Amino acid sequence: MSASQAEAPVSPAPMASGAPDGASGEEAVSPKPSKDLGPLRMVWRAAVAYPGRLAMAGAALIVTSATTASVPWGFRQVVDKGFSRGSDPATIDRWFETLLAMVVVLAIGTAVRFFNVSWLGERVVADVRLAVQRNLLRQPPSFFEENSPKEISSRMTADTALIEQVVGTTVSVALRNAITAIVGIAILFFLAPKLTGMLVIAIPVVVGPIVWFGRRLRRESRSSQDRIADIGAMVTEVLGAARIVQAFNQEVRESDRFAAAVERSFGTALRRIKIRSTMTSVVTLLVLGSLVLLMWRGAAGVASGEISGGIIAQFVLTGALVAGAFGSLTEVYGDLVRAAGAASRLSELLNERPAIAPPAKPIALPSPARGQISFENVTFRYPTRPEVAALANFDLKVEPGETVAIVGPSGAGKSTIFQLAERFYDPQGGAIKLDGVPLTGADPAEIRQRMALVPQEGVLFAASARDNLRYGNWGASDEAIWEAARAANAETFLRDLPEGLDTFLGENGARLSGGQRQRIAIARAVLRDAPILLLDEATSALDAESERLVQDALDHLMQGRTTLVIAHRLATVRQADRIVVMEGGRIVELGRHEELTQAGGLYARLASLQFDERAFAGEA
Ligand SMILES: Nc1ncnc2c1ncn2[C@@H]1O[C@H](COP(=O)(O)OP(=O)(O)OP(=O)(O)O)[C@@H](O)[C@H]1O
Repeated sequence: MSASQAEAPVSPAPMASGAPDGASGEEAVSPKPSKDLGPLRMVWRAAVAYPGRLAMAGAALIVTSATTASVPWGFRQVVDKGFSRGSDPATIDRWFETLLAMVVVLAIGTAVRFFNVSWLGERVVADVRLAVQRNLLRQPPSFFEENSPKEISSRMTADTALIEQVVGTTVSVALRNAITAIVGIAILFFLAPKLTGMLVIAIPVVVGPIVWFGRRLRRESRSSQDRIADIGAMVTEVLGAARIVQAFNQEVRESDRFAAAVERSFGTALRRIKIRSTMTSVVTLLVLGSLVLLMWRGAAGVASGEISGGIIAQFVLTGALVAGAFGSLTEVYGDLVRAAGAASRLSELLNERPAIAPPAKPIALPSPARGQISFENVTFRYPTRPEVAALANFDLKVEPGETVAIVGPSGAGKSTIFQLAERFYDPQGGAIKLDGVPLTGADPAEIRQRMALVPQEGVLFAASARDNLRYGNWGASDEAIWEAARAANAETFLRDLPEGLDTFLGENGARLSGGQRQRIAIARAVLRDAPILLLDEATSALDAESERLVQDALDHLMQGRTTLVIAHRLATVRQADRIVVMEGGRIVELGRHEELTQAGGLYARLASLQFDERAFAGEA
């Protein structure tokens, strides 16, 4: 074993260090080891779905291990028969040809093994990611309140990378080395029992320190990567808030804070470098030193005619292989334990059953849709806040085509109505019915098909304008898209985009203004063409022109649809057929704008605060 080989098990191979410790970056959810290897069953199940690949990988593994173990034997033959004085040239040729053939088999076998094993590793990870994401998309919003998308994302990258490492590397390395070690030791005993005795003592002496150094080095690399992640996080935070930093004259303090982080990172790197330098020297000394000692001892045997030079060559090479195999095997368990931890966390995501699922026999909603929605004595508490009733004995029947505005102070339960209407949660009491069918009896997909949601902030995807517009209706033609854009007052700015509908809108539509994003959201709802509209008016102030365009677009959208609108604008409440005034999850007032204003209750107070005061004063 050469010094560089000896270092190999600890040198940060891309998967070994990059994935779990490095790639996860700042919010590294450090995969905690699981002592139980049981969760790896899931990985095995994913791998056996590809029996052909497994068989190819297994066959190549056996062939390469066997060839590796016999290469030293080939060398022995070459040394003994190929280099002897007066050897027959035909014999020389034969042995060198045999050795070459072994090299060719090893080269091809290694490529086949590497390809198939790595293929399996990547495929298993791809399948696990697909299955996890598919299951996650079935989960109601409550799931994402308890499991932050940031953490899930780290599981999908860091944890899957650990699994990829196990399938694509660890298992193959383990099997290969186990075969090499067993076959190698048997050969060694057969060759020279006395020397093997010495070797068996030498292996732990050589491998032990290498493993020990390797572990320390890996620990240090990990903390080094954590320190680098700290630097990254600090750069993002401080530069992201550069204006605030400068406005509060905090440049010097931020520089100092950054300098401290950089020095911490340097300090950690220094520790790692020191360990690595010591390790290189110790490993060289131990590995090459023990080889010299073995050969020295062997030389005596050759001199006395006990053994041949070829046997010494075979012995030294096989010994190096066996020692290397033991070194690698000590790493395997740690990798398996870490991957088992990762697999168990991924299994949780994979096996999570959605709290809201379609019933076994969903009741079909009447067709054509009428667009009536009723809340009957609904009481609802969020699972994470069972002490507060977000809705209490809430009763409201919205007739087809009616526009009902919902107003109330913050926390009154307005958004909760939308959440329940879309069946993201089920109420604990009462019933919600769509065209007379209880939501719990229908398929959630069918319910949502009949609703179009326009949220406060237009949520856009990092995709083209076209895909953002037809998000709820992928079959829409460009003509229909333009028509919707026109209805949503979005046509002009869409036409001005450099590549029209093909223009990429950037992360969450970063290339558009707030009002433009809202109008895209409205156009999306127009294309969705659902009988019920759930509209959460934006609270963020738009300039007068933008406001008018958005309002206009909404008026268009509401025509002929049942509309539930969380209202923040005077124009909306004035036009509403009814206004529901909520407080503490209950309806406290119900009526039209004029009636409620005159009543002088909560609505009148809210309205004077919430809506444009001058306009309101003029009205009242
Ligand atoms: N996901 C949630 N988990 C737990 N409690 C929640 C959740 N969402 C809302 N709540 C609580 O339920 C109550 C009603 O909230 P809701 O969001 O419906 O109010 P809102 O009238 O829409 O308020 P705002 O105008 O501020 O958006 C509040 O007490 C709120 O704190």
